[in-house]
Amino acid sequence: MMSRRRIDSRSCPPGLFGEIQTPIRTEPLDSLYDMTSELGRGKFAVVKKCVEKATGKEFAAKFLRKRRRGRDCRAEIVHEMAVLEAARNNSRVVNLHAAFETDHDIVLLLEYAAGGEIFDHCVSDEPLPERQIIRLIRQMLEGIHLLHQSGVVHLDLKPQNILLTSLSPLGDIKLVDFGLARKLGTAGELREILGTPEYVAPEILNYEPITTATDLWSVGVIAYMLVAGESPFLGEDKQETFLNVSQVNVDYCRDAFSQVSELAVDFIQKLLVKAPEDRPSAAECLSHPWLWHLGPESESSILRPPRERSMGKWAVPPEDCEDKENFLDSPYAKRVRLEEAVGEGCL
Ligand SMILES: Nc1ncnc2c1ncn2[C@@H]1O[C@H](COP(=O)(O)OP(=O)(O)OP(=O)(O)O)[C@@H](O)[C@H]1O
Repeated sequence: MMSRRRIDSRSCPPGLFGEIQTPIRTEPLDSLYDMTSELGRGKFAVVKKCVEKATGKEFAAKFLRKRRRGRDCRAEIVHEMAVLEAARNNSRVVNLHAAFETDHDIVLLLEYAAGGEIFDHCVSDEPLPERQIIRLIRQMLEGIHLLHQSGVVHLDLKPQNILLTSLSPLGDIKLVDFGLARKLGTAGELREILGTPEYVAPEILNYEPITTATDLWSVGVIAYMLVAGESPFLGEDKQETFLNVSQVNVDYCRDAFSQVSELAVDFIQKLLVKAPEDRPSAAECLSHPWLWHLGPESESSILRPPRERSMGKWAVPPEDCEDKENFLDSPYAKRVRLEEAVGEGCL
């Protein structure tokens, strides 16, 4: 038996996708999959590794609670599924294999990323070699560029949501967790964009419109963490962290920066700027000289390397210049309700 697949547009908040193709199946999950270890958990979800009995294939089963704080959150879950479906051809995004419904949860059967989170490489005593950092950042940007081109902003990019297909050898990245993702150009008020304080962009703190540039801020934070092994804005408490973000208080003098090309600092500095409109797009980032100065490694790229590259100049492919127009152009509020987020203890 399959459940209703179209969510009534009145129950679908603005900015969310309301239609999915993947059937939500109701047969017992454990008749088809063996659950093994827990891979991770968030506020309203648990992710478990599982094996499909029929094929022996491994998957990650994400159990999303249908009711949260007494509210039916089915529309949000359907939205997360729809974003994954929209990104089906984006090989940097985890694939949605199937979906099931239990009494309390909707369970997404996702492609299993066996290499864990890149977070582990951000806090490790042994930082990744620069060549690997560059390869991972390029892949992240490729994935984000394709998402933005398809009209989606992720809005929750952090090292915990960037997974690896394998650990040794270090595999390719897979973007996960599209719970906060939104479509671009949506009318209406975005009330529930939350984030993790250390990764949140200044425009979110300032109630300014959300754009594709918000994801590029996160790329800057992640690049900093991969190079420096520390979070750039993390303070003693939430307030200090927010202050560091809003003042863009970043220390580029850490020892780790002397171990990598000076181009790395240039790249990160171009992203960690307060005004979203002054940040480069994902396509523009992909032509930054830092990402190419050690050689193209084109076999790991799904996009063409930039046509023009030079060390002293940051070339921009002209066909991608319209990226910056991709604003969430709500005619009215489209502000992030930070008080709500803080009030609910989500930030
Ligand atoms: N496809 C996957 N393969 C392997 N591990 C996964 C996969 N999806 C998620 N995980 C693990 O589970 C964790 C939580 O997943 P996810 O971020 O999707 O859940 P969430 O509840 O939405 O999280 P949050 O509350 O932080 O937004 C991830 O950080 C990751 O460690």
